[in-house]
Amino acid sequence: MELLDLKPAEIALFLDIDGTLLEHQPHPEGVVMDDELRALMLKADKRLNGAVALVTGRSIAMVDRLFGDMELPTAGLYGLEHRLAKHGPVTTAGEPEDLTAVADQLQEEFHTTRGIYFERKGAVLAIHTRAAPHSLPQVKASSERALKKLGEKYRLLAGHAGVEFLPLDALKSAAIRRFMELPTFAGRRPVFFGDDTADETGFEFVNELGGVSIRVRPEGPTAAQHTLETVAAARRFIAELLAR
Ligand SMILES: O=P(O)(O)OC[C@H]1O[C@H](O[C@H]2O[C@H](CO)[C@@H](O)[C@H](O)[C@H]2O)[C@H](O)[C@@H](O)[C@@H]1O
Repeated sequence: MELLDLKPAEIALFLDIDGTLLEHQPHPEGVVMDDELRALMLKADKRLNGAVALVTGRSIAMVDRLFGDMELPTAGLYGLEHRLAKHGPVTTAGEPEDLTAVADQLQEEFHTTRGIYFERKGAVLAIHTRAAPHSLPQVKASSERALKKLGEKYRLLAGHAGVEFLPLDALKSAAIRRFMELPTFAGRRPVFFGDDTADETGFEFVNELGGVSIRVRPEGPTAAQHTLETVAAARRFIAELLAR
């Protein structure tokens, strides 16, 4: 694979978290860091001279609960939140009033349905049904109705394990672009590992920049140039890249 021709000094590495670095769990808070991943992230930071960033739908507060004191450069909430430098300040994106109203209403509607989890993470709302798959069609239908109350400002990202309400400017492509303009990342080739629909704009953007895009366990068409079947394979690949 072309990726193996790149040396660490040439790479800017962008990493999705859930489904890419960590296996999915029934509940978002059930995901835990392990020694292998911790060592891999520290090595990436060192070998790439800081040109590694997490690009995730999670809030940065949640990322920091997972990754502890690493505090790597991170784009949270699909780029609405960011920490541009390791241990640097975090810009957050709070929950606007109209989204609060929609979240309250949907939470009320589903409060007796077991297994549905509302992740209110600020400017993005996730409703998880991984532990209640039978509820997904109803959650989708109600969310589509609720979306109309938010006017044109939001879109609904529907997956096989829930839905997310996203402001239109919440895009992984924009998040990666912001990092690529910084001296630590600029001039390197972006390499982006992701695993789901929300990562597709990121793949398209790194492709435009002549970078390398890798999707883990694709379930349909993808703009990614390469695919890998498992989280373990993604970790191995990153490790190989850093070992050169
Ligand atoms: O961009 P990512 O880093 O992939 O984050 C996407 C979402 O990941 C989390 O939810 C997903 O993972 C959970 C843990 O495995 C799983 O329970 C859930 O069904 C998945 O949707 C996270 O909770 C979300 O906030 C992220 O947007």
